[in-house]
Amino acid sequence: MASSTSCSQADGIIANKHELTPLEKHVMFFDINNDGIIYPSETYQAFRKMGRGIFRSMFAAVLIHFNLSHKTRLGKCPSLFFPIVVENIKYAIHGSDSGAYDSEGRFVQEKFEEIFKKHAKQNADSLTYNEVKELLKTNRKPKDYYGWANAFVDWNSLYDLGKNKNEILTKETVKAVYDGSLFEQIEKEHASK
Ligand code: HEM
Ligand SMILES: [Ca+2]
Repeated sequence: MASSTSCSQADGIIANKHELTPLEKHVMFFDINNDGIIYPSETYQAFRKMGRGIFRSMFAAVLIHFNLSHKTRLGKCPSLFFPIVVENIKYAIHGSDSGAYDSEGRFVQEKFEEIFKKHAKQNADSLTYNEVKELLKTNRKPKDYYGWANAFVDWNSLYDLGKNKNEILTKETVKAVYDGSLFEQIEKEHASK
């Protein structure tokens, strides 16, 4: 017997919800109207607020929603509106990552420290682009091509958005991506220009 909710459009709204996990905070910047569901138009707007161009923002929205929407819809039919359900974002965690989010989307301090212990060779508190590439290579699980591609996008986007004027990624910046505060900082910096 078909479940009456199997194709429902009524996705979870974050109401009466536990405190947001760091991974949920990471994505909430993109939920412009704060209703717990991120639509591609919201991701587009969020990228624009951070100063990205029209084409890049559209490309990012299409890529992210095409890739992640179905993973957060838990048994519901894929939706042509490509919504991402924030409270299910932990199901979008992929392999070949740093492990600094655990499977529930909580922040794992030791794994975060490991990134810098292993890869920050030039300076203990920052990463150069070559060190980011090294990190990606080291984190690769054999044949996990989906994970490799996703980790590549995560870290290259972070480097692109977060690098400072000396073209390096500071530990503070990387920390700030894990709770999403980096996106607000970048928005403010962009607005003040
Ligand atoms: C410019 C925007 C973004 C940047 C720079 C960024 C960057 C990152 C970084 C660096 C990680 C950590 C990966 C690791 O620990 O190896 C991450 C994880 C993640 N991000 Fe983003 N992200 C962005 C936007 C988004 C958006 C819009 C979504 C979805 C709505 C999203 C969903 C995720 C998920 C599900 C993870 C967990 C992946 C994992 O650790 O396996 N991100 N992101
Ligand atoms: Ca929304």
